[in-house]
Amino acid sequence: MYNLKEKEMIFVFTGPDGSGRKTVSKLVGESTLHMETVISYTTRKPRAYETEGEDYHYISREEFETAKNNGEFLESVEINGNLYGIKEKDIQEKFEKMGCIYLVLNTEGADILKSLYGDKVIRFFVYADRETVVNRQKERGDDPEVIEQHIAHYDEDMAYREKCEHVFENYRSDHIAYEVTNTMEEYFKRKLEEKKAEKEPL
Ligand SMILES: Nc1nc2c(ncn2[C@@H]2O[C@H](COP(=O)(O)OP(=O)(O)O)[C@@H](O)[C@H]2O)c(=O)[nH]1
Ligand SMILES: Nc1ncnc2c1ncn2[C@@H]1O[C@H](COP(=O)(O)OP(=O)(O)O)[C@@H](O)[C@H]1O
Repeated sequence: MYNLKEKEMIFVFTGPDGSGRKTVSKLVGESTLHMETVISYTTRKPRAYETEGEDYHYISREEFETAKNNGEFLESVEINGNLYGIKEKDIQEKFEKMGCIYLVLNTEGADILKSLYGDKVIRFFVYADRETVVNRQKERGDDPEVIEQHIAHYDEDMAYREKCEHVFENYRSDHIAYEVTNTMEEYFKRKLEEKKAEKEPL
């Protein structure tokens, strides 16, 4: 397992599928705060609106299993017959460039990251009501079967909010972007103050 250094942090966006985790994390993490994410590997087929290397690295089950057996994944999960995982070397490479990264994971993955890294992982739970997430997935162009698979674990996903450090409803993009930005900035400020305190003579 890659050992996170003193100042390194991972913000994990989790919550029900279609709640807007990817959109919000990109808007705040990337566009506003200039952080980066790590692209997951998956055995799922790309959807019409997705791009290799941007949304996922699409690989075969055989390639995934070989990499998994070689211990290349920091974490991996199986969802609806598809494998998903993050490679440890990709995490390590990102931390060579920056102190904080963000990830978008299902609740199981968020839980794994938390148990691996404790306080260095901050979970942001993003949600909207069932009807809204279904409509968003329809608009996004997801197949009805995919939406059905997602919604089957909506309640289970929602229950995970209790375990997360921060919870955000996502109806107005401007509201959630403002709240998530402020929350993240608090963490950066705290880190900066800790750094200053270390340098100050007693
Ligand atoms: N634990 C884990 N979850 C992932 C990873 N990559 C993506 N996910 C999440 O797993 C779920 C994959 O479901 P899918 O229908 O493919 O959703 P989408 O790719 O987010 O549109 C989503 O909730 C993703 O956010 C990963 O590497 N690890
Ligand atoms: N606040 C919002 N209002 C309206 N639509 C939204 C909002 N947030 C996200 N969306 C849209 O909902 C869909 C699902 O968002 P996405 O970020 O892909 O969800 P997730 O990563 O949680 O599956 C996308 O088409 C996105 O543009």
